[in-house]
Amino acid sequence: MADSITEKRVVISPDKQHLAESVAARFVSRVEKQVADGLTVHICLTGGSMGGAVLEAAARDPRTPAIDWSGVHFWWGDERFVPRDSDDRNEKQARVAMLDALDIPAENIHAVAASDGSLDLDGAATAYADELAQFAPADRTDGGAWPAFDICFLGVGPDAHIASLFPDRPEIQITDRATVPVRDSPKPPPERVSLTRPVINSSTRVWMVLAGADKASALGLALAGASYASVPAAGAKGRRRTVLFVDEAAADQVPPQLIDQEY
Ligand SMILES: O=C1O[C@H](COP(=O)(O)O)[C@@H](O)[C@H](O)[C@H]1O
Repeated sequence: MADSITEKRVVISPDKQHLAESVAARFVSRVEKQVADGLTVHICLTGGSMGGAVLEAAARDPRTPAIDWSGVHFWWGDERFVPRDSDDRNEKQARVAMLDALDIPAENIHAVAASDGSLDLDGAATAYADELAQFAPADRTDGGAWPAFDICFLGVGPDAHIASLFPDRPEIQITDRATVPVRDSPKPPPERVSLTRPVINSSTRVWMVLAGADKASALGLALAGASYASVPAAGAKGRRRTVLFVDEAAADQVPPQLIDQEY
């Protein structure tokens, strides 16, 4: 029997709206508790359709304005290398959905450099890795130069990509650094910066959030133990919890024994 800490759990909501609200409520609860315990909290955000929807729902949660956000840091699992004001930018989506409404120090928002700044794509990936390294816990034993995210949100593409780690591409295999520049991405825009698998998988919790019938096959393969090289979502794993929050349309191929209504 799988270890309850390491196994993946699937939580199903009826539709995309309920999914966003359910994940947002859990996210706000988690941050509220960590802050009440006096802890610094690092959250890794995702772009994509559910990334924005979850943050919009979290912004509407009545508990959100009362949280002391000064000890909460936001990062991104990936960023599209486009101008700062482009609607394609994951940072912009998150700011509009929630971050701009929070009373949070500007330096707690750790965005990847934009293409209209002073850095090229390689420079943006290196600068993001340097920023991550500044927040590596002093007592870390695995040598990783990055913060331990309390929650790492991941969207999952219909091709099973996570962050900007796409199937059968070299970036998914990289383990010797925190970030990687991505060129010729199969999904536009073509230039991106992504966290690598070791960073994602050192998160305490990995929460994948996906909705829609076009994600059902990716979800089925990820749960069936496919190789992460061809199905990147299969390789995403939190140290304490790995939860796939999905809607009914995406859940078509989920084995019943992995469905967890209680989590
Ligand atoms: O391009 C991206 O796509 C993925 C998945 O997006 P979705 O719209 O299919 O949910 C997202 O996780 C990633 O952050 C983003 O840059």
